[in-house]
Amino acid sequence: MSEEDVAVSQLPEADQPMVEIRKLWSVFETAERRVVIHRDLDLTVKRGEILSIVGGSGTGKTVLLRQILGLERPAQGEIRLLGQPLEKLSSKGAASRIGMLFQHGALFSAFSVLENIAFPLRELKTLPTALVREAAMVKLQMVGLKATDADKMPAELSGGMIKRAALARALIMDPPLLLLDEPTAGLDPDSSDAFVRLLRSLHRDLELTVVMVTHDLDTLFELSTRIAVLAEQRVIVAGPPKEVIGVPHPFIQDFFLGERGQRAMELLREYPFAI
Ligand SMILES: Nc1ncnc2c1ncn2[C@@H]1O[C@H](COP(=O)(O)OP(=O)(O)OP(=O)(O)O)[C@@H](O)[C@H]1O
Repeated sequence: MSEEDVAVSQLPEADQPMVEIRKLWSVFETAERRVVIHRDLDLTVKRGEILSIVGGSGTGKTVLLRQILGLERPAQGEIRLLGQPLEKLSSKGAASRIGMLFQHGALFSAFSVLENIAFPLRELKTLPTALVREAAMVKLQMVGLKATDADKMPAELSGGMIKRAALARALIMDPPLLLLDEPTAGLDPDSSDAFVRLLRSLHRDLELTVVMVTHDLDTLFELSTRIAVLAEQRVIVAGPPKEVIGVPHPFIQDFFLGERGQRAMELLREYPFAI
């Protein structure tokens, strides 16, 4: 066990947020200008919740996920994961605590399904090949793929199967935190529903904390326990869906109660989980 693992395990478990983001600034500089994407952004992700981040195009939802994952450093501010400043975690430490499902699945095309799922564990080089393979088979079946899919190549898979394989890979290290970028984008309605059901059961069975970016209202209302709205370079509100859609901000009114509003209200009635 490393020093950082000891430090994490000594912290009081109850009520400790999974992620705390404080006074975060994201700034991109081009030859002509300096663009501030996030300004003094605060966000807390509680343990066990499914927090969805919504916001207009270019408000920095994906950038925020990448910063939580440690792939990008904010210009200023702090991100804590289970009480630890993110920059103090080694890349291996962060990888075992956070799984990420990227928007386009992003499987390695030259690797089989099982090799893709096993990849992060194999890279650690701490377990014998047979154990790595066994762990990957467990995850493959956990996401609803069949043992006979293990040796298939990504090109042979449907969109839903690619998402499932990518999800199995994100879960290979048993992370307590799962980040999802547009998890149902590109799926047909039936595959999307099935994937949402899978995410809900994994969230429950594995006691995961989930942070998700989605534009899809069905996915949003079926899964979210809270919604955080990004606008004006910060989180303008974070709360249960019913509370958030009542906030009189132009983006919120347009996103939830504009043309799609009727559907949003129907969904809230349909999914008591979201209320
Ligand atoms: N590495 C980078 N260099 C310069 N600008 C960047 C970089 N990464 C992101 N941006 C800019 O930051 C802004 C936020 O990007 P991001 O992809 O996070 O938005 P988003 O909220 O996820 O948008 P969408 O809903 O359209 O996917 C965009 O204007 C993007 O062009």
